[in-house]
Amino acid sequence: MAKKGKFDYILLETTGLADPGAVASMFWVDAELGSDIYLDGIVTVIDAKYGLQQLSEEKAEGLTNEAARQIAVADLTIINKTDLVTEEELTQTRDAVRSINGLVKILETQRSRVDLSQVLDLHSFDSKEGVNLTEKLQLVKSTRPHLDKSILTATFEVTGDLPEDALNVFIQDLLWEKMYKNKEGQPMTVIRLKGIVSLAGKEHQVMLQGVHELYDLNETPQLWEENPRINRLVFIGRNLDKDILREQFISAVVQGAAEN
Ligand SMILES: Nc1nc2c(ncn2[C@@H]2O[C@H](COP(=O)(O)OP(=O)(O)OP(=O)(O)O)[C@@H](O)[C@H]2O)c(=O)[nH]1
Repeated sequence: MAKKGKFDYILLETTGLADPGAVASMFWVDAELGSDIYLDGIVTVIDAKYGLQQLSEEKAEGLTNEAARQIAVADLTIINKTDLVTEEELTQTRDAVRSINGLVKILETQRSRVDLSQVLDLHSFDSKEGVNLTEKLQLVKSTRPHLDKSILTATFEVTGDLPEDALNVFIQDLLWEKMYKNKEGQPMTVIRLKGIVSLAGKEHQVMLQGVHELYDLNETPQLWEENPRINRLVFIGRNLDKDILREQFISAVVQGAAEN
């Protein structure tokens, strides 16, 4: 690593039971540090034959199914061994993946054969993704719990400018303090967070990224064209209630609390 330019790309394979979020956060460094290494994206491979079974395994109270967690944190999922299942089984697996992570790209393969361009240079964490992300976020829908009953995707749009300080406090209360609770009184736990937000006084769109308790706000090259500006946020995690989250966001962060 000391020798600059020696590696084109590093693929790190974790053990089957790892929480990739923890490993990924180690490589998620500030772009301004000019590090030779940056985090490109998180890929989760799902076994088409056994994936559903793994996702259905009940865990002890308070524990999250690790397969569901690995899907929640992923930017790309590859459903492999599609030759071993029927079209119907494949659809069930695809639906289960989508119900957990409404943002993730899904590839389907045999013998894990993929075009490398679909797996490398994902730019999932940098502001180069800014333009695409806006389009992607517009398409994401909130999901209903499926197999692992607790992990799902919650998304909302809210118009208005956000004071940066208030946004930081909201995110920290959510990610660090676990202050927001669902109707059952369980704390909302965010595994992955993405958004495009309008910070007060900024001409450019700002990208919000989060993995577990780490998050980052980065100005993208993209100027705001929409008027009024629309903040789009996607949260993937446990015990999320979209309506409560949206209400809390509006009252804590949105200037003048202009609702959509
Ligand atoms: N039929 C079929 N077999 C496959 C496919 N991909 C891999 N295999 C076979 O499945 C067997 C186990 O491979 P994998 O599940 O990839 O093994 P692994 O990644 O080491 O398993 P982990 O312990 O989960 O890391 C090997 O014999 C592979 O040749 C596929 O698409 N179709």
